[in-house]
Amino acid sequence: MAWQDNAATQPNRCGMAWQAFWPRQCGWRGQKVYVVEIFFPKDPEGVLGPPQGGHIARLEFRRRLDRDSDAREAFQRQVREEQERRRQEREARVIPDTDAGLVEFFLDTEAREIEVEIARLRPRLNQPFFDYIQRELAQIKFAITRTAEMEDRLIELEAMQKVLLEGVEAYDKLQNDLVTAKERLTKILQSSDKKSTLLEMVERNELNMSILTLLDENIASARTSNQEEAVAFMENVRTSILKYITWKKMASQLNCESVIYATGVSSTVMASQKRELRLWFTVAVCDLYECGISYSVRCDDACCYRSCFSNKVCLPFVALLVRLNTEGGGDGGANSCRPFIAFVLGGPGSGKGTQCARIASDFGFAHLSAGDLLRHEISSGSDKGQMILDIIKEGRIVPSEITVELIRKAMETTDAKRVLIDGFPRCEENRIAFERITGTEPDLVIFFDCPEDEMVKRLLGRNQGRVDDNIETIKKRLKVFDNLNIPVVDYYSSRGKVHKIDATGTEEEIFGAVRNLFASLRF
Ligand SMILES: Nc1ncnc2c1ncn2[C@@H]1O[C@H](COP(=O)(O)OP(=O)(O)O)[C@@H](O)[C@H]1O
Ligand SMILES: Nc1ccn([C@H]2C[C@H](O)[C@@H](COP(=O)(O)OP(=O)(O)O)O2)c(=O)n1
Repeated sequence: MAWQDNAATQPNRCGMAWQAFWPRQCGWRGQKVYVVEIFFPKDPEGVLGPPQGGHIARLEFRRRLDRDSDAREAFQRQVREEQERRRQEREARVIPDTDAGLVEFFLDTEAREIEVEIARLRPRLNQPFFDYIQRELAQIKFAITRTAEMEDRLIELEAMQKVLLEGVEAYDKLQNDLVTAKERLTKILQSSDKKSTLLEMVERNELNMSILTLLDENIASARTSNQEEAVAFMENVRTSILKYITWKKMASQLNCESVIYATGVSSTVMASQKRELRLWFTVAVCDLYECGISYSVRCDDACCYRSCFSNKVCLPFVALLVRLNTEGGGDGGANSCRPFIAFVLGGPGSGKGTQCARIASDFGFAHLSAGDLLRHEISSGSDKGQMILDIIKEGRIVPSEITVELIRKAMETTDAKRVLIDGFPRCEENRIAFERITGTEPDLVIFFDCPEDEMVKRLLGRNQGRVDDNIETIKKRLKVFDNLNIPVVDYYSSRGKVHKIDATGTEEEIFGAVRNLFASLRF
């Protein structure tokens, strides 16, 4: 059959597409070559005869190989030997000095070796070399008479030129990708603040599969040399990158304009980078690629999804994203211009006010202290002032309506895009009242964790003339904190919003941790 004969004399078409143009393999030199597309047409009349055998035998052979580990090992040995043989052959080849010699060298190169040789001889495959080929081609094309030999040479040279040009382009692109990926990966791995570096790269759209592939190779090599710590560190980086890439893919599939990036396994709130999505969400346990993610989503109709993210139950979330994106839905504008809200919690004297002042100055937050607002109300001589003073003196909590109203007004009068609400909510009642009155939730909750004796020491040394900084009231405040404030922390923890910060140590040390957290946020 004609097509089968042709097939038998064609170059091997496996591998890169351009190999289809490769005119000859080793030993083909001088043969006439026909580049023919091979199709496998339907053959209803059986013109082509019965199918050729061999499939069953090959399958059986494969099965036997699977069963027989000795045979498998022998096979692998053979493969290794073949690779070694090819390597030696390659090394034994003399690389010519001239362009003319190089042309012959490539014409004699087997198709399966061509990629390796292009990589090896890339510096020689320059413009003068391609000019040289072009000149030879021109000479043949414009010759007054053309012999059969010249015709063959023309086909050979044209095919080789095409292969080399495409091969060089592919190689350069690969090299470029690799160099860039290597530089980016080095930057990530050497960064002292890994999260910020990753986020910067997210912004510049620099995280891609090439980095991931390179990282995988590094992890494998560290694993082989038993560098457990390096493996764990790189695995961690890998998870973050993969998470981002997955989000990005998901966002692009949903035709989202922006990528929503959740950073850190321990749940950081990420407002969507483009506010028009009008979506804020937190990711509590984020392990997207295994589809085990807890999340909460808040939007216009105050719907609050909380679910274990599996392939089955992620649909409402996806649907919500689509709706927000395609219908321009969301919160109808009510929340689209609301500031980023961080609640700052911690026992009395844990250092909330001190750290808030620094966050405000370094990260451009408005600092609203619930205690200060209440004290201001007392000093304003308002109707409620005396009542508030009495409550504070006893270390109790002021009724939520009063405190939330003061906070709401203060929020209204600030045009800051980020707000710290310090010392609030002190109890579940505070929290619920805030949500009800403002119709919103914090994006982030910071909890300063400090031992009692340290808090007492700090409060007694605060020396601001506060009516509640005496040992009697302090004891009561600590009790109230334990009974009423910890449940609020637990509530937000379960929603993946809490960032606990160890509040022992110097002010500077604590702010180091705070700075890291805020630097990793996108507001
Ligand atoms: N890390 C720290 N180490 C020692 N003292 C501190 C530290 N942070 C704050 N302080 C001091 O402790 C007292 C209570 O701090 P403050 O920020 O007012 O606490 P709170 O947030 O509970 O109101 C203040 O006098 C403050 O100067
Ligand atoms: N949400 C709040 C915040 C403070 N208060 C009252 C009760 C607190 O003991 C005082 C002082 O609070 P402030 O936050 O300034 O002081 P501490 O953090 O407890 O040191 O104000 C309240 O009733 N409700």
